[in-house]
Amino acid sequence: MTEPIVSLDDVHVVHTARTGGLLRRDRVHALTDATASVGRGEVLGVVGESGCGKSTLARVLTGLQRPTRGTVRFRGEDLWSIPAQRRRTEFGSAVGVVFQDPSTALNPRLPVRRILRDPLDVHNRGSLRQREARVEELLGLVGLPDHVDGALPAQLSGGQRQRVAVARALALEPDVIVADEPTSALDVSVRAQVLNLLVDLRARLGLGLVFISHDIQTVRYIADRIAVMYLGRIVEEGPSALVAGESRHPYTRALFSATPGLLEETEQIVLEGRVPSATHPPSGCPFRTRCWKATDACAAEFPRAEADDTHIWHCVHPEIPTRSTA
Ligand SMILES: Nc1ncnc2c1ncn2[C@@H]1O[C@H](COP(=O)(O)OP(=O)(O)OP(=O)(O)O)[C@@H](O)[C@H]1O
Repeated sequence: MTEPIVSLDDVHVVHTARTGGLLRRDRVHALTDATASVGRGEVLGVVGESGCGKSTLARVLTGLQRPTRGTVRFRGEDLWSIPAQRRRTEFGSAVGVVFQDPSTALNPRLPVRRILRDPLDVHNRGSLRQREARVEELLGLVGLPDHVDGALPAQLSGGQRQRVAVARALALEPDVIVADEPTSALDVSVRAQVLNLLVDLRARLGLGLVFISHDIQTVRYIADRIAVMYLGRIVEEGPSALVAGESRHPYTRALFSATPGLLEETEQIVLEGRVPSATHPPSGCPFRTRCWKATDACAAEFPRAEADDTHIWHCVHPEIPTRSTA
């Protein structure tokens, strides 16, 4: 494993939300006890159903969300103890972000050239001429022709807009990019192109990548390690081949059971019901209310971590791996 660029130690994010009436405020447990890390050249995939805390994890990893509790480390230093100016310059250039929808993430009034120059201007990188040369270089890196530099985002296709968003994330030569559902707002026909671009950039630039997606197949294809989230918790994490092919948490097994050719038993596990509310999460294991293996023991406390060398899971009744074809 490489030296982590960003890591989370037992991070919690609790929101206060008005859920019923003007005066009633509830605590929403968006992220609980999250521990994860990413270094250069590594791809960490994050999967889980809607509302499981994937975007919150992305916001914490990119410094957009300060945790309620726990520590975010940037090259080993406590991110939120670093003076704001240094945090903006050093962390801000080391970690880039790509959001789901490029139509809302890019300023609609600025031409591509200004969108790409903006981070260089803000961070005072080089002379104007050098910044303009960098814009050209960035367009080349993401496979866009030079002449799009004068276009407004609305004049580009969805795939081109997302390439601009990737180029902007690359502007300051980051070590890591956090991509939150970077292909799900795109036409199916261009998803693979944007995905291949990210894979290619990772290989060419040695980037670390946090790739968040609902698309289990894609995550399995792209990630070295996978973190599986359920109701704000990372319930299993480890090398992709083990998490996908020798899942230990029943939730992980259910998610990957829909992936053809992965498990010996091809029977798909259909999860009943929905993810419970993050305002009132179940006691103990949050998955127990939908788990076919749940017993009273699961309600007592969140299961301790079980692990082998590189693979970690939280379950009282883990799956026994049979055979992996991953
Ligand atoms: N600002 C906020 N205020 C209150 N609750 C929030 C806020 N942001 C997120 N939440 C809640 O935190 C939980 C986790 O949300 P998050 O967006 O991180 O999940 P997600 O896995 O990314 O979902 P999706 O796949 O739908 O984007 C959800 O219950 C969500 O409603």
